[in-house]
Parts: sequence; C-alpha cells; structure tokens
Amino acid sequence: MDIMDGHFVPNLTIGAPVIQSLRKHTQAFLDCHLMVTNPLDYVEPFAKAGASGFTFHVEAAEDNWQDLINRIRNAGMRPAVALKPGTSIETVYPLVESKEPVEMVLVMTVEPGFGGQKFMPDTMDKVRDLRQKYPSLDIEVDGGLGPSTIDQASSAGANCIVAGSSVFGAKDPPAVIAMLRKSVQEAQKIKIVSYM
Ligand SMILES: O=C(CO)[C@@H](O)[C@H](O)COP(=O)(O)O
Ligand SMILES: [Fe+2]
Repeated sequence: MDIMDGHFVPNLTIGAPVIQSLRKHTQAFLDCHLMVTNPLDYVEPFAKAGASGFTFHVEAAEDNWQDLINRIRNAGMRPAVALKPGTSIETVYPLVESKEPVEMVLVMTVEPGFGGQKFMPDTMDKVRDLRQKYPSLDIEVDGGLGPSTIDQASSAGANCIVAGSSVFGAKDPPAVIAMLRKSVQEAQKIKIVSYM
C-alpha cells in the first residue's frame, strides 16, 4: 500500500480510510509504505484502520526513530524502515541494531513518488551490504521489479519483493508473481548451500 502525502514526495495517493475499507474484504498482510513527512501522525490512524506493516522513511524520521518504532509495535503493527536511493545504508544500521529494532528494511530501487519507473541497479550494493551484515533480516525492494530485474535483487539478498506495473500490467499476473517468488526461493537455496 503506497501512502504519499504530496509533500515528502510530489504525489498524493491514499490514506487510512482506504486501508480501513480494504480491511473489510481481506485478512491479507497490508504492508503500508508511508512516503510522508510526519510518520508519527499516521501511526494511530493506520493501526485503527487495520494496517499490518508500517514502513516509514528514515529521511522523515530524523532522531525520533526509536519512539516511532516503539509506537508502531505497541499499536500492533510491524515496524520497518525505508531508504531512498541516495541515502547511505549506514543510516539504517542503528535502527536494525537497536534493542527494539525495525523488523524489515525497504531499500528503494527507484526514487519514491511514482510507479512505473526504471529499476536502479546501483541500489543492489545496499542490499548486499545488509544481507552480509544481517543474514536473517527481511529485506524488501520496491520499484521497477519484474521478470527482467528480479534476479539482480534476489541474488543480492532481497527476500520481500514489491512489484506494481510488472504484475498489474501482465496478461497473467499470477504467473509473474510465481516467477518472482521462484527467483527469491532459488537464490535463498544457493545461499543456504553456500553456508553449509
Ligand atoms: O513506492 C513506490 C514508488 O514510490 C513503489 O511501490 C512503486 O509504486 C512500485 O511500482 P512499480 O515500479 O513496480 O511499477
Ligand atoms: Fe512502495
């Protein structure tokens, strides 16, 4: 679920009311990516609406990230942090290493704000760095992912894949989803074998 406030990014999408409406129709994990300037203001409304995951941007959290993580968890959601392509990976280390850490890092593979952009391969250095440092961390990638780019992301160590255009624009969306999932599973098998 892409939440954009027209301020953190130059685009405006949906908010808590849409999450609340969707929740009535599904038990699925609603993974909310908040591209907003004041993520703290969204914690309560999103928890009440039925959001499952709350991913805030490290660029928007400044030094109140610990409070934000605690509030997200106390509200019953999974806390996660996202970073833009231009933000260095070191910025999120403290959030992963904290006693009350984020449970997932979202490495943006395009500039946040719009769907349908081109995957940025340079961002894979950040995924590799995270995977090497944190073998069991959930690492999500988002932007330009599809059959032609998935292997770069999965072999770098990403295990949560966000795909918009490649799935919704496909003739056979379930086949694309299966292909993306297979790439991640295959890459994980290779990693497990190489650790043995
Ligand atoms: O958060 C964002 C963009 O800000 C992404 O979730 C994109 O919306 C994904 O769309 P595709 O790149 O897969 O079309
Ligand atoms: Fe997103």
